[in-house]
Amino acid sequence: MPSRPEQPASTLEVSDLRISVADGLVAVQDVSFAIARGESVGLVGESGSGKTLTCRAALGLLPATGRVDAGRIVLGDGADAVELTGARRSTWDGVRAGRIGAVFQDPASYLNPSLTVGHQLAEQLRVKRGLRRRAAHDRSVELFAEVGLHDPAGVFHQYPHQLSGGMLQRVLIAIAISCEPELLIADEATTALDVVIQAEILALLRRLRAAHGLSLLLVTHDLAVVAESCERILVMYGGQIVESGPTDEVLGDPRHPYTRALMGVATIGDWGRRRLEVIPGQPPAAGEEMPGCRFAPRCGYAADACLAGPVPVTDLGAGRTSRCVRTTTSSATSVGEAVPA
Ligand SMILES: Nc1ncnc2c1ncn2[C@@H]1O[C@H](COP(=O)(O)OP(=O)(O)OP(=O)(O)O)[C@@H](O)[C@H]1O
Repeated sequence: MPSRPEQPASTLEVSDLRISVADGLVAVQDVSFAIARGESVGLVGESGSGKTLTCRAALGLLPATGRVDAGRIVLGDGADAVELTGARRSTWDGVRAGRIGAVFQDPASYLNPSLTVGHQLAEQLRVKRGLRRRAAHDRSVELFAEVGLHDPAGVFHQYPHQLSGGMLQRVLIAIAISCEPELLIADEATTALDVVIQAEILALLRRLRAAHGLSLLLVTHDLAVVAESCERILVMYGGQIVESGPTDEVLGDPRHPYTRALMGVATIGDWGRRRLEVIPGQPPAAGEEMPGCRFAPRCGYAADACLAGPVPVTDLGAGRTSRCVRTTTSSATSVGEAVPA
């Protein structure tokens, strides 16, 4: 793929992605986004909106019944570009060994309970980076120190059950960055942790990103997490991206009613006072066909035009998009100003 000098080099480019699950139920459709080198992008949306499937497609780890039906996922740019859609197993092995790292919600389930955490990281370094035993041990201790584990040489000899959830997540992050990836995908990596540890892990991700020039795709249902950690936000609903743009601008002036609704149920920037509210109504299930906007049944602004047919993405300029018939490039018609009394 030729490089495009007028645009920043991209680490990941997803175009028109469609994913189906369980014998053909479309769960993700028409999803396009790019992550620039060194950029931090937050992917938010309610449970079931398709965040995890999108990430797993980029990792080649879809569930057994999941399939990429259409679209492209390209990792890297220029001479380093690799087409991941339809990639062979050897390509995936190479990508996961050295170009994409990932951390998930439940770190314990990704570790072998009968091996020390140090052994598991060192083994990774031996197999994937070709280090010899002593070098793998020393590099593991260095990585454990880098992710903020106290007494890293001692931690090396501990088993997963001896470590707290926050420590296990740090171990997983050490394993994920051990291959020196260009992209780190963190899928709900802080969701199960208490707010103090959650803030520490997010700070660690920000620090690692700066130190290693990593691109970060941070998946969460929590807008406050994105507000703290991400330059850009992708808002997903019912398997589609409904709004995207620089985080400050999207959260400061949301153009899609769903983004606005999400903001109404989150107290951004105040870790201690999150209200446990929900948006009334149910999101569409995977495979549910709807003629128009997928958010229309829950949207206070829905009109006939919203139900007439598929709603295209409107390019608002300055890196912003919205998938809403009300959206125009003028902020005077932004959702915030259009709220009915
Ligand atoms: N293996 C599967 N079999 C059937 N349906 C699935 C499967 N995996 C995901 N789905 C469906 O696809 C849709 C998107 O799921 P996905 O896990 O990507 O959502 P999500 O936004 O990551 O949700 P969460 O925040 O709960 O993780 C949901 O409707 C889900 O029920």
